[in-house]
Amino acid sequence: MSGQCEQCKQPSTQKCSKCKLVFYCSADHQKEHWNEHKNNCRSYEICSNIELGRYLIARRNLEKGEIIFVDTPIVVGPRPHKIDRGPFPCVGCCKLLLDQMASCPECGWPCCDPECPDLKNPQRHSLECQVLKLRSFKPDGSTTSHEFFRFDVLIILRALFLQKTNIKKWEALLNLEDHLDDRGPKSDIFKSIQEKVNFLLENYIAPLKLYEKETDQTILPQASNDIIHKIYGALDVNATELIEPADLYVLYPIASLLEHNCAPNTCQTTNNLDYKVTFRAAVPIKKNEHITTTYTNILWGTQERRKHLKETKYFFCLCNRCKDPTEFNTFFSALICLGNDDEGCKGIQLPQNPTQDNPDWVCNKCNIKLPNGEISNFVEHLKKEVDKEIDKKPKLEELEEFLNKLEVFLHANHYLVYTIKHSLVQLYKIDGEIEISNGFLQDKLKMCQELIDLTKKLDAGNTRLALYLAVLLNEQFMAKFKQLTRDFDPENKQASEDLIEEITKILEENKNCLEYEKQLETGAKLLQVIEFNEMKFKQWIMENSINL
Ligand SMILES: C[S@@+](CC[C@H](N)C(=O)[O-])C[C@H]1O[C@@H](n2cnc3c(N)ncnc32)[C@H](O)[C@@H]1O
Repeated sequence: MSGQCEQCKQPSTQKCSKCKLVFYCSADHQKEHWNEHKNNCRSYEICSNIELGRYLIARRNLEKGEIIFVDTPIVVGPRPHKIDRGPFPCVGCCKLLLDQMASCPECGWPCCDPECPDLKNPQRHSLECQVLKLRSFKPDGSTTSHEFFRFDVLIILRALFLQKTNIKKWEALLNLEDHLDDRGPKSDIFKSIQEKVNFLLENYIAPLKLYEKETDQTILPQASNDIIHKIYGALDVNATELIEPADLYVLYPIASLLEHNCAPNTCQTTNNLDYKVTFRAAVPIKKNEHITTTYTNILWGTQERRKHLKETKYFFCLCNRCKDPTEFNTFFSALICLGNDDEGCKGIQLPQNPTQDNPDWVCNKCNIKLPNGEISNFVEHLKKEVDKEIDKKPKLEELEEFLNKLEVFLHANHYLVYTIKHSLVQLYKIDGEIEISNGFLQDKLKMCQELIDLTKKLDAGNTRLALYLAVLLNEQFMAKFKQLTRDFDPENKQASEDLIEEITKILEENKNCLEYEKQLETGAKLLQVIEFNEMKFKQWIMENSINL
């Protein structure tokens, strides 16, 4: 491929290595042209239309794994709807205070250490600290500390301070979608947000206004009821929720423009120190294709995902997965038809048109129709039963019995069944004291394969289910390794060649699967287990003098 150098217009074959869209004849001409090119040096374009608002598309073909952009937070803080019980986070670095708790020397709020560097960091605690100090009311015996230390105020104060510290970020924040029209006084969310706004206004903004008057200065020009509602709206619609290293909301300028899809084509990794986020193509993305992320849980069925998106992000999803009653042939929401007589029909019941409000559910065998409300209530009831069962930490036989009951009503791939099977497959232990039967081993292998296939269909780009898949691949590895050691004949090593190759591939696939997840604690721990298993496998290979 060749083109014209952007600087001198001479023929050239070298491209800008970052955006890969423009040509330069030399490094010098690239440098000279940088000032002009820098604002356009990206592989995505921001577009907008009436249905989606703003969204991103690819300006060229993107390869799987390619970085699309790295985004720097506008604001970071504790999740405003989360902390009303349990351990406090540190007011500086936000890490959970599980073992020891100190107090910020200035405002007295909980922190990990009076020397925590984030206490003095203006993007974290140091500015809000001056406002927290102004609150006249101090906790007494009748006030629980969670009522006093309302961590939900922090991210709002941090956002408000942007108008003084970083006007570009403040403008970016005000420019975000806030859905205030949907969050007005008649909406479900309004009451709880208004309570938070009132609390902030009475306890922190009012003393600040008094202080501003006394000292004849303006610290926060904009801090009204309306602006705080706007900030809550922008956070709820756009913020990324992190659970590691703490429960945080992080708001990003570019990532906030990504459109939702229930089968997204990007994955993201976040740096735990500065919270910069990197978005990569999870699958090859063609030029002009929409670049998408997901705002909901892809392990939920269509009705649940769409309800969640409508209630929290104010739109009805019309992605390909939502439009397909079978959800990419997974039957992830399908029920088993009980029919009208004692025999039961055992057909498959699916929503006729899943993106319609309250679709009818139709059986593919007897054509019986059931209203959506009836199905939703029933599935909701089963979900509660599943949650209860999982909380009980059941034994293998108990969980098997529960699964059998569940499968009378739900398709073998239903998302509630998936949850149970994912736990069950890990309970099928093969290294216990009692030697397992071949039948048991085959059952485990079958369940592993079914769950792996299902997981890959739901998340082809491994964007959200990497940990789920890695657990399954590890279980599959253990079962296949057991099969290998059991069937191995030292006199006929060749007979085991295929299985050895298969196991080697599973190990490789599993390590690749955790490529990005290993940066987080859970992923890192799982990788350690996989590497330990790999070591045992290689040891066995050596002991049996097998050439790989
Ligand atoms: C995080 S923002 C995305 C950027 C937003 N479109 C904008 O212009 O600022 C989320 C909002 O974008 C819209 N949106 C995102 N994905 C959508 C989709 N798949 N279908 C319809 N609307 C969508 C909804 O209004 C949603 O609340």
